[in-house]
Amino acid sequence: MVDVVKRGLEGVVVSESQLSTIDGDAGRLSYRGYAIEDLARGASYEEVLYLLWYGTLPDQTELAEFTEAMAANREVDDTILEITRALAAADEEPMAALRTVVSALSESDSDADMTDREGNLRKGRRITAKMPTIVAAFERARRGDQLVPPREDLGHAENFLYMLNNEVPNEVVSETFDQALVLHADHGLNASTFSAMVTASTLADPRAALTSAIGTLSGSLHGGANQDVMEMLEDIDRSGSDPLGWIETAIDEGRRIPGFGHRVYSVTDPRAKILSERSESLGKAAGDTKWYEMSTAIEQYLAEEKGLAPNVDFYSASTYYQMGIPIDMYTPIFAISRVGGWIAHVLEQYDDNRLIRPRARYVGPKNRKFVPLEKR
Ligand SMILES: CC(=O)SCCNC(=O)CCNC(=O)[C@H](O)C(C)(C)COP(=O)(O)OP(=O)(O)OC[C@H]1O[C@@H](n2cnc3c(N)ncnc32)[C@H](O)[C@@H]1OP(=O)(O)O
Ligand SMILES: O=C([O-])CC(=O)C(=O)O
Repeated sequence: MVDVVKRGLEGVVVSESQLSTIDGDAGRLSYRGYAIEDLARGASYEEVLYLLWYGTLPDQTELAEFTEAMAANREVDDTILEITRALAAADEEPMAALRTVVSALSESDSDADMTDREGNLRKGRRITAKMPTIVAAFERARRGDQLVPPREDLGHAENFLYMLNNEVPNEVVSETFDQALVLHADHGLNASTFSAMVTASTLADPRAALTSAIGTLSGSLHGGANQDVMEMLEDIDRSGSDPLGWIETAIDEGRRIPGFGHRVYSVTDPRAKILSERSESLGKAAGDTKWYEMSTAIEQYLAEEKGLAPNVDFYSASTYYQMGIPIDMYTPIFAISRVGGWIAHVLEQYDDNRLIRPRARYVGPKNRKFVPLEKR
């Protein structure tokens, strides 16, 4: 019998999940049955975390308790700050720094029993609360600015921007950022989530699973694409060339356009539609819609000429840029949102675990005669 190879595991169903559903042909996404558009419009990131981790939307008391517990866990200890500073001083890549620091969190974290769901949820909550602190501290340290400790009275999104800029953001900026966190929180068995599941399936600790996931998210075919998108837009702008001519040349040279194409969506990613509106309104508010206009022109061209549609990374780029966020922070920001989904999937994996272990079809040489070293 010939083994059929499913390259990239396309279309392979490896587990059941109650977390998110994607209809790639209709361009629809929902978390636990709630449409992403409704969640983006009406729910905070904390509500979405609660939904993903506990299965229902919280009532007001549940949300208040949950938010308080998250906020109380934002601080990181001095050892973690020292590691973060050292990585910033060594000019480490932001995603590599985040991966290293999250891995180092195990030093100071308890709840060692992995079969304990409640313990794992507490651990997940602590890591999710601390990741924005780490990302903001890294950025400030490399700029040579004093670190800004977290504030417990601010929401998750608002507090991150406060720690990054030492200034409480205005309502529009903090709502836009919160919405971006909601939009990135989960997305089926994307590559980083799957790598977290593979790690968890060996019964490794959740932190090990998250470290795998951060590494996987960093690549340019996955979360790393949001940084690539903005670098491309800047490059086009700097070159003074016609954006469509630039794109045409890139396609003719066989290059991939970051922020376009998707394994599951054949149409526009619903998250890109929402972020495109955010990008447009930030541009209008600032009286400069250059980035939005360049983006929509590219979107239209690639749809007409190549049948390619934008994914979530395309419009998050100009949205973050107009919020003044440094370009290489975009993928760490993706991580501080997606950690919620990673944890939810890791918990599902532990709840019904079986080691994930596919096979490869062997196509190398067979039955070779061994020749001892002295005769080779
Ligand atoms: C959060 C996220 O992870 S969203 C994805 C972020 N990544 C990117 O934006 C990077 C750019 N996009 C891509 O490289 C791809 O679309 C991926 C990696 C997202 C999906 O890859 P796959 O599902 O393996 O699709 P595959 O690579 O087979 O592409 C199918 C066809 O579309 C073309 N294509 C897909 N995406 C692009 C793109 N961005 N630019 C140009 N052509 C593209 C491919 O060349 C291929 O054409 P071919 O069959 O003539 O060779
Ligand atoms: O689902 C995927 O393959 C990639 C993606 O859009 C995400 O992780 O948000």
